[in-house]
Amino acid sequence: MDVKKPASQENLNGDESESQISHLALDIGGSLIKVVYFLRSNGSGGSVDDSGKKSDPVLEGRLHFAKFETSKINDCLEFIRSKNLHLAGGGAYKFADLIKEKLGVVLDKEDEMDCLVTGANFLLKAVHQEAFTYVDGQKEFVQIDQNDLYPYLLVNIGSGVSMIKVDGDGKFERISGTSVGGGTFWGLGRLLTNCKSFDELLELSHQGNNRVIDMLVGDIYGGSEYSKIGLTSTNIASSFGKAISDNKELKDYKPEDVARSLLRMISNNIGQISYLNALRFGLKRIFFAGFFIRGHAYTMDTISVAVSFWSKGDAKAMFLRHEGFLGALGAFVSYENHGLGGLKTHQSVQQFAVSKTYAGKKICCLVNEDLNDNESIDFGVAFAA
Ligand SMILES: Nc1ncnc2c1ncn2[C@@H]1O[C@H](COP(=O)(O)OP(=O)(O)O)[C@@H](O)[C@H]1O
Ligand SMILES: CC(C)(COP(=O)(O)O)[C@@H](O)C(=O)NCCC(=O)O
Repeated sequence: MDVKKPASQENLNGDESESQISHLALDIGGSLIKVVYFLRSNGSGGSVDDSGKKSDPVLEGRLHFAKFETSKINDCLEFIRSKNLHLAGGGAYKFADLIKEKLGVVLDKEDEMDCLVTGANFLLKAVHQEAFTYVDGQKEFVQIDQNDLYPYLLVNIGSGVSMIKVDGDGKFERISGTSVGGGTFWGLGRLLTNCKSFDELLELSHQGNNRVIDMLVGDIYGGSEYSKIGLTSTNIASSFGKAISDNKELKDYKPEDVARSLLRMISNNIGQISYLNALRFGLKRIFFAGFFIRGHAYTMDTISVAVSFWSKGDAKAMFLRHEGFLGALGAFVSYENHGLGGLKTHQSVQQFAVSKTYAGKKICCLVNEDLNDNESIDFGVAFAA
């Protein structure tokens, strides 16, 4: 099982007897299965206001997140069964038969693109400090003005890449995509470096030097830049280009250098295509999501530099803290039958740090600033039941 134990799971273990499982959503992707589930806190579900009048019931609790490799779906199902999550509901489709056989539940299907957009809008509107830029190694949170969010470009880098122009809640168009995405990095990287896990490949790329394999502008022009066309000597002229002339075999290159070149090539390419699509539709904001990013500094840096380079500094890449869970969250939020209608503010949720209106409903989030590796989202939600 690839999933790291999220902090929220630690809570779960500790509080299980005090919590009740209310809702579950799954996003079964080409590479990873994402699981979002909501645990009600003990005693939530009804309340009495100051005047002693019974107010609308409120579900208070915590959203928990976990992910598993899709190839290890049985681990995921075992996790769901062990936590009794299957008694709660659904929101994904693939492997429906297997899930029915193993857990005895029938899933409801939600559209993937719908869910991605719903998840992104939810995070951008309801969660404090969700989006950030990454420039020169510095993460800077972006204040999102809910009244000035649209239009934006959502680039979801999963196994493949989808580029979606978002114009509002439920208003979007998938304007482009590329098959050169996270699956390409992991698949090619595995073949070229013999890494056994994605994290190992990412870690390798961290230590490598892409200049050993990439052909730089300076390599072509005797160390000089080509300023007339805007290229410095250190710009990559051709990814992996040095490998054609080095007379070397794969084994002669360090796996870390190969991993670095690969990560750079793919991130750069996605950054470039994204900006060109944003330009095509006059979109000023580009949000990058998907588990390819993994909050990895070098990946974010490369995408940021690509966007900045191609836009001549006009546009900035933005990243989402909860990058890989958009689809699952969207399924969770949009699932019609789970009774999230009429979210209201409630005295007992005044402890929550952020209280926002999402889709006309009040939602209160307590964001744990101490996110560990983006493996879990740890915030409390108050729903009117
Ligand atoms: N533990 C992991 N195992 C496999 N791939 C991972 C892992 N962590 C991050 N990734 C990257 O994330 C990509 C999948 O991202 P994700 O947003 O979950 O898309 P999908 O819905 O296609 O599974 C993989 O192709 C890989 O590049
Ligand atoms: C088919 C997909 C939407 C599936 O989503 P994923 O599981 O990769 O997150 C995605 O892989 C994609 O957009 N691929 C690029 C296809 C293309 O536009 O060429």
